[in-house]
Amino acid sequence: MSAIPLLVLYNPVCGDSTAKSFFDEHVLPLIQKSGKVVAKIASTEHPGHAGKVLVDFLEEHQGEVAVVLGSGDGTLNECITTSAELRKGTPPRVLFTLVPCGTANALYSTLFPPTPEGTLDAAYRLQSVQSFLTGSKTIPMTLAITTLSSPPSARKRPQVRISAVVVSTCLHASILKDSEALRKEMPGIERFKVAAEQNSSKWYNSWVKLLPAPGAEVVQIYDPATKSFVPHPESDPEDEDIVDMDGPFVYFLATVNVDRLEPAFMISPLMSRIPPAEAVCDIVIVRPLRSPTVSVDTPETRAAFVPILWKVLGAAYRNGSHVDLRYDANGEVTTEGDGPTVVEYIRCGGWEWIPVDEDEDAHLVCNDGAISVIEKEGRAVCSAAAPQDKVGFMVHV
Ligand SMILES: Nc1ncnc2c1ncn2[C@@H]1O[C@H](COP(=O)(O)OP(=O)(O)OP(=O)(O)O)[C@@H](O)[C@H]1O
Repeated sequence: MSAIPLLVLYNPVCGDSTAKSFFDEHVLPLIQKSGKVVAKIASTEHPGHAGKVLVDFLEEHQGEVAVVLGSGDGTLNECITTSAELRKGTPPRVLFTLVPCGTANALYSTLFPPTPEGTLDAAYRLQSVQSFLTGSKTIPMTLAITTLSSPPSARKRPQVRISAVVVSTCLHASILKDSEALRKEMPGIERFKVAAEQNSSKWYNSWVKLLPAPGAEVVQIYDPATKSFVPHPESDPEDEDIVDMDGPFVYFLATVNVDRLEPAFMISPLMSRIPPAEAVCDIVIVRPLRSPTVSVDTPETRAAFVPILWKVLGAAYRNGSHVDLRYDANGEVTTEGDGPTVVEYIRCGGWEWIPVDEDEDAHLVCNDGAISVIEKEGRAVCSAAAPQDKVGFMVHV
């Protein structure tokens, strides 16, 4: 069998801009020592370039290709999106080896949870490369396909966005939008915290539909009492299996493939604790009106809810423990008792987000860090796409 054509590609400006030196000092010497032949080495020159390099490489070498990619999740997304879009007729099969060089590296840090030596340690960062060189396992990636539709009267084609990590609205989308503006002065993950503070008292108005995954037949919700997924009480496989939800929301974030968005920010921990048997989105939802002491949306109730939101996000940083938080009768957050859960943790096959027209902030959608705006009277529809046998995107683990 002939070797799979190998592309080595890195983004020199992602994260702390050390991808080139890490490749020169560690990745390329390891590959050379292994005897693997590199067909092409490329450094990205501008946003969007990674996808173009990969598509050209796919055109040159028909069939399966291998890519050693030094980047964060954004450049990985560009590779997937551009090659999936440009090769619609014949979807490619790409075997990725990931070298975490970005700011957050959500997919890498899920596949290779951080070690006590830290995420900057060379051995930690070379695990996917080692798997590639020794011919170890690959796993398929689930993709979240989001369709952004205009109102029917606009007669415009929907826009499609592909995600391999996260699709979000509400706080996370607002944070990503604002944190981009802070990238220059704060290259590290602290810019996400600053942007979070700027947006912490916003509530978002939207209607939501949750759709079951085909195998599960119902929308599932996490039950902290049994530490398992149970059928959502409003999802009936015999009758109406779609769950309708209304707002206001403060948090609405769906992930595929990952249990965290940064090495320590484990926002969807059940993705790894209770691995799904099929392509699913895990959705983390916070709706303030679930609190027994919040019944109206006013500037005062919004301000009073900020500490609760911080408790949820703080608990996500502590091993994803936010999924077990409940309200007591006084609206205090606790891990005891049987009060309503603060977070609704959903597992499903897809969802719709239909923002209320007047609520501009509810129109933002984030796909793996890229922000889109839903048109007035439009909606976002997202579904988890199952990896197929002979095509699709795989990762060496
Ligand atoms: N040569 C370049 N100059 C400027 N921008 C680039 C260049 N090459 C790639 N980019 C852009 O850099 C952006 C950031 O890359 P990426 O998302 O991989 O890293 P990150 O944001 O640091 O990490 P993460 O996504 O894990 O938080 C991408 O949006 C990509 O389009």
